[in-house]
Amino acid sequence: MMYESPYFALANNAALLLAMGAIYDALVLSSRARIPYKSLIGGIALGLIAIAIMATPMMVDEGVIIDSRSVLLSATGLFFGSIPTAIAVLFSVLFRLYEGGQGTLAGIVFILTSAGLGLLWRRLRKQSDQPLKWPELYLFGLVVHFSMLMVMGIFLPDPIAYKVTTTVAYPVLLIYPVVTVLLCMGLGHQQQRKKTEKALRVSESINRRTVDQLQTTLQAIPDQLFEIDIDGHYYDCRSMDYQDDLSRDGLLLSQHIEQIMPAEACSTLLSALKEAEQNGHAHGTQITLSGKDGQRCFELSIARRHTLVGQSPRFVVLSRDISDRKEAEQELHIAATAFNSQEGMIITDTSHRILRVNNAFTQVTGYSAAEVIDKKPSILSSGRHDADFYTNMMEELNTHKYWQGEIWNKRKNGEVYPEWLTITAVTDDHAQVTNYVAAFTDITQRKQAEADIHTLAFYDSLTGLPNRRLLLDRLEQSLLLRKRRHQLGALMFIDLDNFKTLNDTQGHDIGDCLLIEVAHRLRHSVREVDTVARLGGDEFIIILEDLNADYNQAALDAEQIAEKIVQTLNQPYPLKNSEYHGTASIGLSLFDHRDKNAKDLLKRADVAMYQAKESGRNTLRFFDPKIQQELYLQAEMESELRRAIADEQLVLYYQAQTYLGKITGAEVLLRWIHPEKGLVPPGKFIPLAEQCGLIIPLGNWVLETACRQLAAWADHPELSKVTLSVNVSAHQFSMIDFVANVERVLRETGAEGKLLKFELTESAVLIDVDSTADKMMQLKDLGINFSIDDFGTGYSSLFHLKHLPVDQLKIDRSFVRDINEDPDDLAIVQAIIAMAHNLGISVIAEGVETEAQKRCLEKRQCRHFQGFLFSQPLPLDQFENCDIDIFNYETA
Ligand SMILES: Nc1nc2c(ncn2[C@@H]2O[C@@H]3COP(=O)(O)O[C@H]4[C@@H](O)[C@H](n5cnc6c(=O)[nH]c(N)nc65)O[C@@H]4COP(=O)(O)O[C@H]3[C@H]2O)c(=O)[nH]1
Repeated sequence: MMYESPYFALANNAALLLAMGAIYDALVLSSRARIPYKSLIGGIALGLIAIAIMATPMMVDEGVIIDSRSVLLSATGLFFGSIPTAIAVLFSVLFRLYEGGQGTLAGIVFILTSAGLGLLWRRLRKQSDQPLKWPELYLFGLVVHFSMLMVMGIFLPDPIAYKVTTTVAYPVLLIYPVVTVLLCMGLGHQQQRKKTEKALRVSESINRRTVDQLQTTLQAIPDQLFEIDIDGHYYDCRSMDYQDDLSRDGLLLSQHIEQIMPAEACSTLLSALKEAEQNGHAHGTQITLSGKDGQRCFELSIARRHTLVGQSPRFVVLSRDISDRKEAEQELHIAATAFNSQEGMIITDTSHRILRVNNAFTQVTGYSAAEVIDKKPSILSSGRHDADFYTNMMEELNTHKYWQGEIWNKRKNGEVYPEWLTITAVTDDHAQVTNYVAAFTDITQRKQAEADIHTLAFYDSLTGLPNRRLLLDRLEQSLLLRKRRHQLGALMFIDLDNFKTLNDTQGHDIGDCLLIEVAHRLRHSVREVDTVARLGGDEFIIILEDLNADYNQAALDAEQIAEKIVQTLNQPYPLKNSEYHGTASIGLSLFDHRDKNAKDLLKRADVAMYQAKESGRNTLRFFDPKIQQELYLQAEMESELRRAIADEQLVLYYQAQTYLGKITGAEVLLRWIHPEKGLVPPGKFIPLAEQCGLIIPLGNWVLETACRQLAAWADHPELSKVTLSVNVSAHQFSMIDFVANVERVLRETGAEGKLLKFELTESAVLIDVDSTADKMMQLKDLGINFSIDDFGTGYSSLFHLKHLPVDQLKIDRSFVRDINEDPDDLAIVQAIIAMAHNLGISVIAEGVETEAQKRCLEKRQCRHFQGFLFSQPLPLDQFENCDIDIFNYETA
């Protein structure tokens, strides 16, 4: 088409382009629907538009056409990218070739240049996020169309190029950059709108996904979810479990927490809400509620919600039931506490590799956890147990899943120690062993204590020899052994002579040194198989094992050994710078398979030892059965006598003492009425009581009974004047508290001291004359009189008697008995009577049985008598009723 005005022609073509652009926008760009192969379709559409505008060009010359394809293709390059542009370029080039003419080449180059500049511009501003504004677009339009004019100038023949330049240069430069701005603004606007829509769609999709995700997340959370305001009113709630009925039915809505929870939980929740109000959130608050399954504990996580102005603050409260967790924590805590107990602990896997140890393990073994983790417990092996021990342990573990026992292990420092070990296999739900837990206690101290106790219980602490207990045990063993082997054994009872004296004079330390040395010598005097024991004090026992089967030979062998021991013990003892010479008495008793009782055997050796002592010490004696029988009876009597005091089997007999044929007093004589043996005379039990110390309680009993009797007679018309003579043994008199005791008895019974007479033997008063005199003086102050009993049989010295407050001498009945036949006895009696008169004290003869004896004595000025001639010792009632008159001093 030929236009007279190029402005009009170009504007016309540009208008077509803009119209086509608007249509394109409506059809393609503005389509919300997702168009597949959009670039392809867009490129074809643009190519068609290019053809449309190229079909209505401005014809400048034959085959030379100007149209707005440059605007379209440059905008296509700028906005749509390479694929649509390439398609549009292809369409344009093909159409231009179809149109043909001398401007074809220029037209094609011009097409390519426009599209290329569009693509180049697009590429250059790719980094920029600034939107395309009209000045830039205008500049773009100018660049494109200057290029177009240059292409024309270059590729058209000169005259035509000149014609084109002069004809269309100004219109092109005036119109097409503006059209470029308009088209690009339109496309840019549309593209921007499309971008916005796309972004919106993306945003909507994200929102939808987010909401979906949130809902899924919420559904996955097993916790209760509440919306509560700051005052504690519920606004929303969702619960998977706790109080779900309430939540599900919406019953919580608009309720207050106080209607649902206990006061304490409410207060905790409200405090947490306040914290969340200040900080935006609050975590970790715990409350306890009573649920269907009892007490449950909940942990709250609170977040403040965005609220409208004027609306009270609201919070989303996530309440998690942590009861099980707490319980598990508690169990873990218990397990952890148990793990860190005083016992050493090792946890291993099934291949016995150590996984964990506790502090006690480190304390006991010296190994730190790092040193043993991944190692095997065999690191502790002491080497004291053989392979069988560990095999048995593993077998038991496999069978019973448990092993317990004592084991010797080795510490890091190499010290071997005993431990009490318990290994337990841990199994899973399928009864498969998953771990082994070993707990152990170091029992070194316990073992030591056991050993100490054993030593204390069975060994003498001073000498280290077996004590009585172990001795008896060994003796029992030896007796059992005799049954199998028919050899004899011998028991040796060794008692050191005069040990007490050494102990008392030199002190216990020296005594102990001697005992230790004796133990040492004894130990080295016999074989290993023989037992040397210490019974206590200075008594030692030796068991000689496996002597000859022949009794005589065995006795000979035992005697030889005993003699050797006597010699050994006779050797001097160097004790603390001085030399001590000691001897020992040894009792020997053989035993064989017929002997059964160890204690009896011991008794026999003891008896033999006493025989050795009796024989003058420093010697040995074999056991004599007769002596043992005596000792046995003695021991039996001793225990019976002890019972006699408690069982009130003792009574006093009264034997009259006379003067001029009348009773002045009586001697009280002790009798034991034995339940089986009947009346036992004092001669049978007094010496025994003296020996075993029973004489003290016996003497006290006699004194108290006599005093009570005196007090009972106090108001009697005749008996109130009778004196009572009480025998006081030397042992009793020597007691420190004797005087105080007499004083107490007089006070308690109310008896008069002047009616009491103590008969002391000569030996009793002469033990310690000064002390005796002192005691007698004190007793005299209480009114008590003294008679020296059995006078003449001892070694009384006149000198001593002169210094003692003695009131009477009693002539022993052995002198009275033969006074008429034996001139020596008569001479002694005469001397005693003379001595008494000389000292100014009275004299009494005991054992007067005949008138002849009485007359003989009377003739020698002795007028006080005691004896069967006057009266036998009588029980109380008989004495009280005897027909002898009481001597009345007042009328005498
Ligand atoms: N053949 C003969 N004997 C006569 C005659 N007159 C008295 N007798 C006995 O001579 C003993 C006198 O007692 P004694 O010399 O103190 O000798 C007492 C005394 O030493 C002791 N005794 C008795 N009672 C006690 C007591 O209560 N305490 C203490 N310590 N010793 C007592 O027992 C010894 C023996 O006492 P008894 O057996 O009661 O023997 C008594 C008595 O029964 C007589 O005419 N002819």
